Amino acid sequence: MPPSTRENGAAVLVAYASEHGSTREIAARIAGRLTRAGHRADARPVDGAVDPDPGRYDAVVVGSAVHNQQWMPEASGYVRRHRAELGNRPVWLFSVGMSAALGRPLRSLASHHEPKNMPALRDEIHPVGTCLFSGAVRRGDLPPAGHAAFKAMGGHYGDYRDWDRIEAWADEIAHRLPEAQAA
Ligand SMILES: Cc1cc2nc3c(=O)[nH]c(=O)nc-3n(C[C@H](O)[C@H](O)[C@H](O)COP(=O)(O)O)c2cc1C
Repeated sequence: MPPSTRENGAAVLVAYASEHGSTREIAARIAGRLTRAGHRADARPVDGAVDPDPGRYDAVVVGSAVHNQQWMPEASGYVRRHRAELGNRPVWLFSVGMSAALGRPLRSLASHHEPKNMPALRDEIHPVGTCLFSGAVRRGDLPPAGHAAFKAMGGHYGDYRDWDRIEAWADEIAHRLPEAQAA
């Protein structure tokens, strides 16, 4: 897909790394909102087998599930591999963790705790914005030690995705795209 002219909206890549599907569904929702706002958005996995070319898009959103307080290596590797292209177009980053699933007071602490590799990613590509969402946490997703740690933190399994917040973030991107492209 060639980059767009301003009149027909921006071409936006929503690239994501997801282990159990909740980040994939968030990426699809973000792409849907961007499309609805008049842009052309593709949600694509970055799972090693697929390596979408950011150079073919006007702007890029990259998202990753958080594992062990880090972005998945597929997503951080994607950003590093494409840092030149990502560094010279508007980019937004989102992370999907489990802060909303935790008991108080950890919940509010964790909701402000960005993944450990986010400062390095930010330095590499200077994103326009970043956001941390909660995803879905299911019993079968965590290994036994992870389950024990989750329970020790007062965790409850469930789907904690706040679709209103996710859509509002996507709508803000849609709104800011023309200005971000011009910058
Ligand atoms: C092995 C494992 C480790 C995780 N570690 C963290 C973590 O350190 N911090 C966090 O906020 N969430 C953590 N989570 C929760 C996931 O980020 C959350 O369930 C998210 O929705 C997963 O996205 P996905 O369904 O796209 O894989 C972990 C999940 C798994 C399976």
